[in-house]
Amino acid sequence: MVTSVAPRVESLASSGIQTIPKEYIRPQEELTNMGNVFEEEKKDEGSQVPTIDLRDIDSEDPEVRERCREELKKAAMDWGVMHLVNHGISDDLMDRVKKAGEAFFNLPVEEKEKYANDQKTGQIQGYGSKLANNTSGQLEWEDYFFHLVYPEDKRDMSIWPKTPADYTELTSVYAKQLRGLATKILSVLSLGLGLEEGRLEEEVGGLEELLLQMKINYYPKCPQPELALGVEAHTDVSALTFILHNMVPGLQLFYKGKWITAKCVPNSIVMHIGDTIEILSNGKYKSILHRGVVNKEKVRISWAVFCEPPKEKIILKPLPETVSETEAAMFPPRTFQQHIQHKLFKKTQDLQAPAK
Ligand SMILES: O=C(O)CCC(=O)C(=O)O
Ligand SMILES: [Fe+2]
Repeated sequence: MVTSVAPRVESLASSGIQTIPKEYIRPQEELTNMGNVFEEEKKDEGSQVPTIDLRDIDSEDPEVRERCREELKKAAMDWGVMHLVNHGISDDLMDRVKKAGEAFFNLPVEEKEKYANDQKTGQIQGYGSKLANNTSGQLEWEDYFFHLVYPEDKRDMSIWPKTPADYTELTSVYAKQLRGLATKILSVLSLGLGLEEGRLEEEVGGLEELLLQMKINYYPKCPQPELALGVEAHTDVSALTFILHNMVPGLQLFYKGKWITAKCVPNSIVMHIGDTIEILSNGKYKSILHRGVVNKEKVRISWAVFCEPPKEKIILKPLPETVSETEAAMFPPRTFQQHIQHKLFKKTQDLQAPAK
């Protein structure tokens, strides 16, 4: 028998409630610049988020190639997030990956429960919803499906959705293509720091050990979107994160002291620089604070793929080449676990003494 390990937001949303349970109501200080996300998306400021055209990333013309790479590097240094276009992954494949994920989420909740994860026993892969943690007791307005998608020999196929039938094949092909894109991006970021082309890739585990983990975020319609968050404000701990979405706005970025709603750019992949690259580059590349907001009218779905180094092996610290007499190390050496603890600690402190 399968028992639910957490309340499913989808079930809550479809029960017809007009007000959301208190666990989903975020503290006031988290609810700045919320507004209606469809109105927010129309604002001009969203167009400041860089769109990087990768068509010329390997151009034979050195000047054209350098221009393209320079733009990517600048966006990574200034924003740490961007819309990638002409990234080499076909529109058709992206559409089919999204259709397959949607088909899974369109299954009845009871069907999806067969894939439920069990956070208490450490089975983190599968269908899930956030469990309240002790510090805040806060919940997020989303359900998700989380699983390791690359390298292939590290996957646990027993947890992969069997419905729809093409889910496995499409998601595998997509993951493999993203892996190639990650190498390309990492090489440009390495060169941008004056390092050897393969250096960052090697630091984050190379072909054997860099893990690609997919999290499909499913944000049901919310009767009180101005009080809830789909995903609370955070930076990704990954090296890089690649995100697809169903063209419903909801991603907000904290840039220069203000929340900006990202526009939906057709056929693009949103890419975040994560904490890992921020730290290795001694803060030259940025890991931007972001969150997911929800709305009353449309279900939002996003497919985030986190490219992560093997957490138990890596010590996060700036590469020696990025530190000099004039540029001190901005981050002390930390294990991944210590880094996550430090983030939690900082967050608790910030909540106790909110920034003015
Ligand atoms: O839904 C989104 O666009 C962002 C999701 C996100 O930030 C995450 O899963 O880490
Ligand atoms: Fe994120």
